Amino acid sequence: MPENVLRLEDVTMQFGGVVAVNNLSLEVNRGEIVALIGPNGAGKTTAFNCVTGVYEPTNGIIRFNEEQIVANHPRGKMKKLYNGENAKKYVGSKTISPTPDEITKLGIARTFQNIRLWKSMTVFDNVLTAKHMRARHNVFSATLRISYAEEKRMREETEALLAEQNLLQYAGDLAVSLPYGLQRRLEIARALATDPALLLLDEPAAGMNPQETQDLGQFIVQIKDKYNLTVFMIEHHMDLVMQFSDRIYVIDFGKLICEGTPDVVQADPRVINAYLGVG
Ligand SMILES: Nc1ncnc2c1ncn2[C@@H]1O[C@H](COP(=O)(O)OP(=O)(O)OP(=O)(O)O)[C@@H](O)[C@H]1O
Repeated sequence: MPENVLRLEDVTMQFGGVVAVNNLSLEVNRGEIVALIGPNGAGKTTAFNCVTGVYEPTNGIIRFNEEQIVANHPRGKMKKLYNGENAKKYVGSKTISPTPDEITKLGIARTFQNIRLWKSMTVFDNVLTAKHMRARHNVFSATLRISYAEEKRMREETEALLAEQNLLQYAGDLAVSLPYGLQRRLEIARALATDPALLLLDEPAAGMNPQETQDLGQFIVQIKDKYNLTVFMIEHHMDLVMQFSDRIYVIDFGKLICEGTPDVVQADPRVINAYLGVG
């Protein structure tokens, strides 16, 4: 049996009248690269936001390494507004709504569709601060109480990570001054600095040409092996998705329409109709 790292069960996210994610159930197993694809507005980023504590889902459960980390049911005005499938299934169970920081500490890191670096910090401090976030202290207490030895170790690891990403020469530059491609790489370095078991990549190849996209795919495989990661990614570049994913989930209007290996998904008429198009 594959070891389950991430599992979504009936996850629903409704904003007013819009059901952005609709009873989505899926799983990602240890060591896999799994893609989440679908047309614009299908609900992919919203699903990531539910996993990473940005949104509190209206309904459903999310498990990480088999533990419930998010659990909700329709509450407040959603009690009246949400009447969909499984609306009552979780009523009465405890709600769990972690913050993004808490999710990071559990071992889930992510990058964003629109790069979100700490732009007024240096390249080095972006990675070092991420390391502090995963340490037992928060950023504030870390600066006051972290031991000299621990700080030294973190600084060395930060240097090593930047070297690995060919970013060491920019260590003292402001993150905002890097060209777009390097900012993307820095965002991945910052995610790795939190020592994740699960890495969520939201459109990592956005804005890249075919060669850069191919290089990125190989890079994702390399870091997955080196850091024992499980990778869950949203991507519109089908070359990257089909070549590097072990399995793919396809959603449309928030609902799962197909899942399987790249061969199965490419040939599925529902996926061709909703997203891939003929040919
Ligand atoms: N905070 C919000 N408030 C209201 N509606 C939202 C919010 N966030 C997302 N939505 C809506 O939810 C739906 C899904 O959006 P989402 O960004 O998750 O799609 P996506 O599949 O990631 O799209 P894309 O491929 O274009 O990034 C859209 O209709 C969007 O307008």
